[in-house]
Amino acid sequence: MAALRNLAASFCKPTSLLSRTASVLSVSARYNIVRCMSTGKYEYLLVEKKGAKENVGLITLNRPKALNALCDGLMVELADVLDDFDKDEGIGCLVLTGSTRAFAAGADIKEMQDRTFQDVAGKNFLSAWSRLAANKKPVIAAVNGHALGGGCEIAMMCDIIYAGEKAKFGQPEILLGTIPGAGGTQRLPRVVGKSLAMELVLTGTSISAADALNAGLVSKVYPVDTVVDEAIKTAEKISSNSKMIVAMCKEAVNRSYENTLQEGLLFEKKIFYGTFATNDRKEGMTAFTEKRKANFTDS
Ligand SMILES: C=CC(=O)SCCNC(=O)CCNC(=O)[C@H](O)C(C)(C)COP(=O)(O)OP(=O)(O)OC[C@H]1O[C@@H](n2cnc3c(N)ncnc32)[C@H](O)[C@@H]1OP(=O)(O)O
Repeated sequence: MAALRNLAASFCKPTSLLSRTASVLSVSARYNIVRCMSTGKYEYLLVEKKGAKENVGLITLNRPKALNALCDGLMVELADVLDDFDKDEGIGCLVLTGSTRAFAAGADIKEMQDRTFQDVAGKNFLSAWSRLAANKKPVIAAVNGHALGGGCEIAMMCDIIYAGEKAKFGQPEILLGTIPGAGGTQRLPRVVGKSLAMELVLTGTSISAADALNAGLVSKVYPVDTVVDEAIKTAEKISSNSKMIVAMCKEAVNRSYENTLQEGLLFEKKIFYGTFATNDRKEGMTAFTEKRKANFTDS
């Protein structure tokens, strides 16, 4: 029982926060990124709390002149905000969005233009990018406009993708003489299948929101001006559940990408058993039998 309690508790802890922060700080130092951390203001992001209970963290990429190109400074800020929301016990789910014109037009080509192999490999370029995929709390991408290259990749790092009707998804790196570096050749085929992924990465063309829905890359398509609100509504639903159980459930689904079916089923069963070491599992089932709403305490 103690082991199960420890397992359950581990889903609530902001594990490896120190190592993530250290990695992000070292990236900041290497690329001379300066940001005034004490003001809480961001150069490339807008950060708000949304929902009737203010339990949804909304992160808006805000680099409009460059179509939200993902420069080092932006990615470091994003990692910082994710850390902050991770520690905020009032927040249960995040929404990541951009502008109507662009979710993000990819990694910053102008910033990368003069970098050498030694620069990118030696200084571990893209190290801050893995922070989003490792987030414990679920993240919904609300995508309008261009989601290209790294923009498509950070959307795929999120747990759910909602798209506006005019969204475009693609991996055009091949047109720049390079290849995707943050999941375009790895996550994309797992989601849309090898044939479509291969076509996208080898031709550099993009697909519409409707085609992305058809291929399974996005879960819903909405009119352009409602997609963020719809994502917030879903995030509120997720936030109303136990944060501990939500984290366990997210981890179980993510394991399905890494494991064989048998290993995944075993992992799922252990996590399911682990929920029985929590107060929230007891409360959820008790509330059902007492015909009332569950009052989860994230314990
Ligand atoms: C290795 C990983 C990667 O992610 S590589 C990057 C992959 N992404 C791309 O190749 C997309 C590059 N962008 C475009 O193809 C176009 O900008 C567009 C199709 C997304 C939009 O075209 P449109 O004609 O509507 O706008 P502009 O091209 O004039 O762009 C406006 C403004 O934004 C700058 N910009 C756009 N994308 C990037 C980027 N990825 N990195 C840096 N800057 C970008 C563009 O240069 C314009 O700025 P300006 O000051 O006017 O030059």
